[in-house]
Amino acid sequence: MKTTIKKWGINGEGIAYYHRKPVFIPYALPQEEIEYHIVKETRKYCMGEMDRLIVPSSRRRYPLCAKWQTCGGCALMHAQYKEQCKMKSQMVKEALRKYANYQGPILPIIKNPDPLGYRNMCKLPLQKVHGHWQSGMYAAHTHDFVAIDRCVVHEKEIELVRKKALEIFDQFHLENLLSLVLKSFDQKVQMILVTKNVTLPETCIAALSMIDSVVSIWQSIKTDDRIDIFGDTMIHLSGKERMEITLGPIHCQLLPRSFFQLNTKQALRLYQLVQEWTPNCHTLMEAFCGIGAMSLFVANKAKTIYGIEYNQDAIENAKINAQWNHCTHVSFICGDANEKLMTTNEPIDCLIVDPPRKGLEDMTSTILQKYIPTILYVSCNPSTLAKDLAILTKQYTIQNVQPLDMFSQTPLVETVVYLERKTK
Ligand SMILES: C[S@@+](CC[C@H](N)C(=O)[O-])C[C@H]1O[C@@H](n2cnc3c(N)ncnc32)[C@H](O)[C@@H]1O
Repeated sequence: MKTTIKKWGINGEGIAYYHRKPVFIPYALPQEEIEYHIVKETRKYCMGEMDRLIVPSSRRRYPLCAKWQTCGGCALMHAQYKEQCKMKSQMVKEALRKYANYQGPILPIIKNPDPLGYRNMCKLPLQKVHGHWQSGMYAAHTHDFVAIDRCVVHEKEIELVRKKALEIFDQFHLENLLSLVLKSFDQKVQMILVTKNVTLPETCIAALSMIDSVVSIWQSIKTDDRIDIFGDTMIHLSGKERMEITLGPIHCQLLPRSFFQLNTKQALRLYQLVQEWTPNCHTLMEAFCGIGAMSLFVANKAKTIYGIEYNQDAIENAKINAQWNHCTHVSFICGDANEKLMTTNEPIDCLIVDPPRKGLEDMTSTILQKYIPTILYVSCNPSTLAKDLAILTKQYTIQNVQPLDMFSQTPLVETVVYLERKTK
């Protein structure tokens, strides 16, 4: 069948219509004329597969990675960067209109200065292919390993260390390796080797620690089949225990299991924006604070700041980060964000939330009970953001919306929303 793609879908597919039903067609761009067939039909939508590109969009470009379709990590690799930003702005606009009935202004997206080579972390499954260790990905929705010998979105140091580490795994005939996690900050790399219950030879650890830029090596022993990348046992093998990051005026540390934003330059831009938008106030709470970087950025805006986070390693880092940055009025508490907000007796003047992709869930109703004058909502998922805003706007008005491109080549977008409580 022939069709013209009408618009973008949220996962980077093109959307056409078949008997008024949306058809999601991967790798097709808006305005393109294509030939396709339907692979799945439900009551509300269809999934299609492109057979032939008849008239390509002027915004299509040659994908910079040969494995982009099998890997699935970079679903926008075939679109020019300008078009990627347009797609992300539209996603935010449509989600806010559809779920939160918001049709007000949205600021122009903050572009990524480095749309390639920006990713400071990789978590890659390892497998032996023809007797040699390879890092790769599982093809979307399968357990089929796809070896990937080059990734254009990883920071340069990650790629160099990844290649060298694979050679060393072969050289020492290692077995029972599961995944390789690399984190790169300020050109220094931390390696976390996830393995079954094995002891790595000292000579191998020494060889890994000699790789240029490697400053820290850990082993994580994983014997369960939970979805988490790391197992329960974490062993520090060599070099620094914690990584250090300088973000503008802030100096922070993090342990392997602590969360940090995937794009260091854009994280700094995000924190600067949050700092600009945070009002001067008495008591501020940051829920989902990770290693506390955002709380430290807004330290001069409030007399007392509480950061809440349930990851114990991240809280340990956050407490030390407060000391490192001389912020005695900033405290960090380990626990569930909703529970801590619910049980606090102190009035909160400003709440910053930066939840995981699933959004705030039940925390929206706790927020509504607390009479908090201002909220800054930082989100990496426009759909859950908009659904949460639909609830919060019963008592709040949206003052500002700022999309930011943190994850170029992918359809993901970061958004910051500033909300003020309606006066009674
Ligand atoms: C998107 S990250 C934000 C981290 C931080 N704002 C930053 O910029 O680095 C979400 C954080 O929320 C934490 N988290 C997830 N669910 C939580 C919960 N129910 N209560 C407290 N923290 C939670 C995660 O461990 C993660 O550190």
